[in-house]
Amino acid sequence: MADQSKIRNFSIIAHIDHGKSTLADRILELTETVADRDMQDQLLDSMELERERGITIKSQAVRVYFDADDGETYMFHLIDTPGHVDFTYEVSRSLQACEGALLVVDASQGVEAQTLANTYLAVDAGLEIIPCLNKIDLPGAEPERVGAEVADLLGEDADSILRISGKTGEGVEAVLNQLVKTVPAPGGDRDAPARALIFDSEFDQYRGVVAYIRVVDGVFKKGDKITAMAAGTEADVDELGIFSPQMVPINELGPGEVGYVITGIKDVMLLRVGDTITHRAQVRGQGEKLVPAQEPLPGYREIKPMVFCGLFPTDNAQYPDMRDALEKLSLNDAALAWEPETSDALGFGFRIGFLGLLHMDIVRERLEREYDLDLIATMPSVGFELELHDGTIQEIHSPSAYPDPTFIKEVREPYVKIHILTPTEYVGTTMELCQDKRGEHQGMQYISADRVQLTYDVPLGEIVLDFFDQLKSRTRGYASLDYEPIGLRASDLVKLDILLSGEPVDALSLLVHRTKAQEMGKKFTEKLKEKIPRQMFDVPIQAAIGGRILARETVKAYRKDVTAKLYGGDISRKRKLLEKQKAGKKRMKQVGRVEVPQEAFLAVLELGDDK
Ligand SMILES: Nc1nc2c(ncn2[C@@H]2O[C@H](COP(=O)(O)OP(=O)(O)OP(=O)(O)O)[C@@H](O)[C@H]2O)c(=O)[nH]1
Repeated sequence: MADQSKIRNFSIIAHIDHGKSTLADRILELTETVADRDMQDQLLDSMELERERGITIKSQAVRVYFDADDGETYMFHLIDTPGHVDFTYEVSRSLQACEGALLVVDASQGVEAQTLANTYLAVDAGLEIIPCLNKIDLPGAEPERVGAEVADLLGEDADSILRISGKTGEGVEAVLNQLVKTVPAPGGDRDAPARALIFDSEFDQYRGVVAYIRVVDGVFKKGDKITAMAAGTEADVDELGIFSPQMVPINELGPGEVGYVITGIKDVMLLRVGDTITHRAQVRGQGEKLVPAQEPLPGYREIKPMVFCGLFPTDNAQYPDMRDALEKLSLNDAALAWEPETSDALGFGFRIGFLGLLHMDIVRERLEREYDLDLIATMPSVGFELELHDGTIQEIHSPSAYPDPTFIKEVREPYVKIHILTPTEYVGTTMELCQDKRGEHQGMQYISADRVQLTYDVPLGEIVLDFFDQLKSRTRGYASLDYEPIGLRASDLVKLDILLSGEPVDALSLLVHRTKAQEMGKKFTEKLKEKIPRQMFDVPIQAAIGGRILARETVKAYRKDVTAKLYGGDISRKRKLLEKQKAGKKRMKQVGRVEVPQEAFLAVLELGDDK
């Protein structure tokens, strides 16, 4: 039986790349949770993609034991969280399972947008926050300046903020001792009806849903009959355990403990993240009477996809495989939404909803890599709401689903509140960018003498494409961005059609603001001209609204064989070139008579590059 007063549950929160995972590695080492020979960098980033990209996607929850300076041994549950804005929902979920948060701030960078956003989430969740300045081993570290920023943010004394290096391990032990002192032991009543929060879940091919739980009251044991209160699911506990960091079965989980439950249930919807599990009425062991809890724990808000794109197998025969792959991926990724989509140009595929562009990139890469699919992606777009003259409300996730405008009374698009942190010298150029993206200025606040937070309300559609890249290039990489949805607003949007050889290509159409249609049409046709290779005939590229042509470019027919410019004799070079051509063709799609490469479907993402 775990001594509740010796438990400490905490998350590590930080802006992306400020060093959460590296610090978690040091903690695992220091507490000898992982034998030296098994130690590898970013141990908790278990997905192959996470390691490769050096980012954390899924939360993790590890139990470690720490021998503190007070001579006692403490049981820590460390919950590593993702830092990217796409995965904010994972952070808020994990925080519900904790009493404390280690706030890691890169001492060479300072407070960034997600430092603020995650700090606010932790404050909202009522957590004790322990700030630390990381990467002090770097020559560029400025602990004085950054310490002052953090002190200002939290209303603390700058001198008391710990300075550490996740890389060398310096100061890490002090942080853990600090944690023991300031983070409260979990409350919760061992004798009350049992309640545990499902804060994450995973799908195991053989064992079904593995629910990550934080027990609040009571004790769960193997064999207990349980129920998930919101879903009404009934099940028996097949196995209980902890993460160490691999799964280790144990006999019971009591108040304050974090671990997993396996019930053999195969459907993630039946054991949903955010649900509360409790006992069904039963008698356990030597006559111990168990009763169900009356009130569930506070759950989470539903997450909604923000960005949509079409994914089509290059080879239509792969369609069933793709459906299969999506079903499997969804088991592990509750945020993924999808429905079948048919395109005249691309055939059968799926319209998929994501949390953001990074999420989209990751899903696409996983589909291709883990399921061996060859995909064509169409332009990302947001979801729109239409009110028609006959009073019906329609939600559309794809420009090609846009009806005849004469039926439409009002178009509404999602807006977000964005917070940008930038050095003062880039305020002008940042404001210009926000205005260019139809942003409405909401406020400006100094974080320190030379850093400012700007707040704007902006249509999500304007920022999902290339906003972040443009912001980074305008501020030489110094600005950071965070956003939160604030609902739908009416907008004057029109559908921009793209025609190749006179035929509209549904997969290339866009919804744009009327004032931007002309410029967008011009830039887009120019970009497509670069992307579409020469064919045997001239290919006119046109941008149009309704029947009105706004812009036109032409890809001229090619006259020469590509190999003609090589000397006649050099066969190997010629073969190489032909092979290269063939490889390039792989991701081509025949649209009417025209061969269109993958990049053309995403060309709109590059429109901001010329600025
Ligand atoms: N010099 C130095 N580099 C560090 C330190 N801590 C982390 N890094 C480096 O900073 C980069 C980011 O570290 P991560 O631990 O992956 O950052 P993270 O916050 O977990 O990033 P996400 O999981 O993507 O949110 C890596 O290249 C680390 O090697 C440190 O104390 N000193």
